[in-house]
Amino acid sequence: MKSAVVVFPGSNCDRDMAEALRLVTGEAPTMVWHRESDLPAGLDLIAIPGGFSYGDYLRSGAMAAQSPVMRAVKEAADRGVFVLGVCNGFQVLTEARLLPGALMRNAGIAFVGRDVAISVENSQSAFTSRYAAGETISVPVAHHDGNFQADTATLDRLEGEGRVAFRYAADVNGSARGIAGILNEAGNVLGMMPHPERAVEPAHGSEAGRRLFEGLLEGITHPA
Ligand SMILES: NC(=O)CC[C@H](N)C(=O)O
Repeated sequence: MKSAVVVFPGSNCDRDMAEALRLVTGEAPTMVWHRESDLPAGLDLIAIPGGFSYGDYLRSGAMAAQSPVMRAVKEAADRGVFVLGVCNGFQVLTEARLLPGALMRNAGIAFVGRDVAISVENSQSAFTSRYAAGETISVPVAHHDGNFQADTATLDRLEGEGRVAFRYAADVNGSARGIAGILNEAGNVLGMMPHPERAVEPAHGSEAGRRLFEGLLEGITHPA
């Protein structure tokens, strides 16, 4: 599987993401600096990692969404390339309008950093095919702007189209309907606040995130 990890000034989970991809796919991803306007040819997956791009100034992800590389990411997504945005990556994808809604300040104002239980709401996507629908998994979160909000029509549409991929088992940050991760209409773009790349080996305490990368690898090698 050919993958790339986009790096912004302030990204701090880019290495974790690269390591998870290398571990699961056996191939190291290409690290792509955000000022590039082109991505490597033939990519299967683009990962937008967590962190504090541009120091979270203005709004989390708002400045990164304007980086030259994001135009290439959008073009690739339109062609069906898989795009995974985790935490700050999810914030960047909403700011770039590849995903609907917005990630607001956590309802409790404080930064939340701990393992949380999330349920897999849709196991039909390539990202979630290795999970059972309704399964609860443990994955860490680390954010202050994880409070997913959208208007009622958008939330209803996300639910109705099976685009809520993950939901918090108990409230973590005030997110509307407990939404922890969503898919785009075509199902090839996933944004999620919990960090699957931090749950891929025994030392992490949970290996639940590993199956997300395994599902992608399988989906790419054996497309449905
Ligand atoms: N770990 C992260 O990606 C942090 C995301 C974001 N900057 C926040 O704190 O909300």
